[in-house]
Formats: sequence, C-alpha cells, structure tokens
Amino acid sequence: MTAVLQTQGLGKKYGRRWALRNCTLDVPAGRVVGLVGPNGAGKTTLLNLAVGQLQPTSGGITVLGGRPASGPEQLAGVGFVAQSTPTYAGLSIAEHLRLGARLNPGWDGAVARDRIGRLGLDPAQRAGKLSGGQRAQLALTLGIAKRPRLLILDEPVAALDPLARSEFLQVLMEAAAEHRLSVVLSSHLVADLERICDHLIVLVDSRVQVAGGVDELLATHHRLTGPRLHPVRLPAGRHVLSERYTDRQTTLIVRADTPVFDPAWTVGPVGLEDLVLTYMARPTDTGRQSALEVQR
Ligand SMILES: Nc1ncnc2c1ncn2[C@@H]1O[C@H](COP(=O)(O)OP(=O)(O)OP(=O)(O)O)[C@@H](O)[C@H]1O
Repeated sequence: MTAVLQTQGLGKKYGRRWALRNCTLDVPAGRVVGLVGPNGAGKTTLLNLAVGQLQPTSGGITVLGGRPASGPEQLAGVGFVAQSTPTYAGLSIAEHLRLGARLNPGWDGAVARDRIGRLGLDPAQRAGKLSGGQRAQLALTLGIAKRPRLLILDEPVAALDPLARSEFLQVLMEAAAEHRLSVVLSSHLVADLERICDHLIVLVDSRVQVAGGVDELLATHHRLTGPRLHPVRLPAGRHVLSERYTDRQTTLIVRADTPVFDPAWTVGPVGLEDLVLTYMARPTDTGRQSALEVQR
C-alpha cells in the first residue's frame, strides 16, 4: 500500500496537556479517506500537523514522502480546507482566484472559473457576503484549483444545511475522480462519509480503532442475534466487539474475516454508522496500533 500520509508515534502537546499522543497510522494513496472519531480524539490536531500548521512534540509524520510544509513541492502538493472554511471577507471571489493564482505554482485557473460558474456565483461578490455554504464552496474551489496531490478537509460541512452539504460533497467527489486526488476528510457525519469515502479510519483518543476499505469493513462485520447465552462462545477468528443482552436475546457485533455460518445465530449486516459507534465505544488499545486493521 502506498501511503500519502504516515505517522509514527506522533504526539502534540499544549503546555502539559497532550492533544495527540503516540498516534500511528497510514493513509493510503488514491482514496477518499474518512477520518472519524469522538470530540477531542485529536483529528484536527493530526490534520494541522499534516499541513505543517503545527509542529510535532514527539514522533514522526510524513506527507507525500516528506516533512509537512518543508519546501515548495510539499506546499504545492497539499491542499487544505480548514474547519472554518477560511476566506477573506473583504475580497471578492475573483480576487480570491487571482490570489490563488499568485500563491500556487500549479494553479488551474480554468478549473477555478468553471467551478465558480457552475455554482452560479458572481465573481464580483465579496466573500463576506456569501452564505456559509457558498463560502465553503469557494474554499473548496481554491483547494481543488491548486491541483494538489492530497486534499485535506477538516469538518468542512459541519455548519452547512443538508442541501449545501450534499452539493459540497458532490463537487468534492467529482474533483477527486476527475483529478485523481487523494482526499482525507474528517467529519462526524458518518452518512456523508459513507456516501463519498472508500476508506475509513476511526480515531479514538489518538489511537486507530479500526481502519480499512469501507467495502471490506462492511463485509467483515456482522450482527449476530441468538438466544441469551452467557458467556458467549464463538469459533476462533471471530472477534466480539460488542455484546447486548435482553431477557431472552443476545446481540453481538462481530468481526470475522470469513463468512459466519452458524445455526446458533441469525447473521445480519452491520451498517457503517453502527460499526463506527461500536468502535468509538470500545476502550482504546494504548501503546500500539489496533490489531483490527483491515487491508485491501
Ligand atoms: N490550542 C489548543 N490548546 C490546548 N488544547 C488544545 C488545543 N487544541 C486542541 N486541544 C485539545 O486537544 C485535544 C484534541 O483536540 P482536537 O481539536 O484535535 O480534537 P478533534 O478530534 O478534532 O475534536 P472535534 O471532533 O471536537 O473537532 C482536545 O482535548 C482539545 O481540548
């Protein structure tokens, strides 16, 4: 697997407090990768380290094979749409595009103008007068027209209404396919991630709880329902991730790399939302990357 972003024991401390600690992960190239995890898991810290806006306190991070923001090639290769989708309120859309052209050697003016046209935005409009959704689209346009190899987006759609969110994700999906971008997108909205991501990383307390292709994750996780049994015994190779009991019934979420055929259990699929919630609820495995990594 070629990785566009790799961390090894990465940590960032603010004063005496760790925002990210001992984080080890790989982000594969050529994928749209969803980064999900609870509040405070360290997602924003990780993404800011990846774009060189923060410096690590410990451990290492490699982006596109080099140190983040370490030179012109690195800076040109990585696009970033931050949480607040920052734009300059006093500048018009056209001025943003001119600024983009000045600052980015690989700037694709035709892509930028085409996207602004397709969005129906007036180039003379000031960014400060745009709606939240339009501002997010402008920030995304700047990120795409830079023609990076890796585009990183930190919760870009959190403040958008469902329609604006859907339009934003549509543009992102089109750009990822058209320009063969590697994308890392953090979000709490699993349904959105399911729509556009082909790879998922669940980060809890700086640790990767599970990572893998979305199809593989869905194929290897199952909901087993059966009579109340305690303790539960399953054949080797099945990892029980969660157990729920009622008076009569046991429900398990299980990871199994081979199909589960067991007459004692009714086997059903697990949706991505439930899968993410299951891993978010599990205690973190301190000190090493989760053994539950699913590779293509
Ligand atoms: N500038 C800062 N100064 C001090 N502590 C910080 C700072 N930024 C983040 N933290 C702390 O670091 C931890 C990780 O924060 P981070 O924003 O990276 O998490 P997150 O996973 O992005 O959370 P969310 O989903 O809420 O955006 C949190 O406990 C947070 O309070």
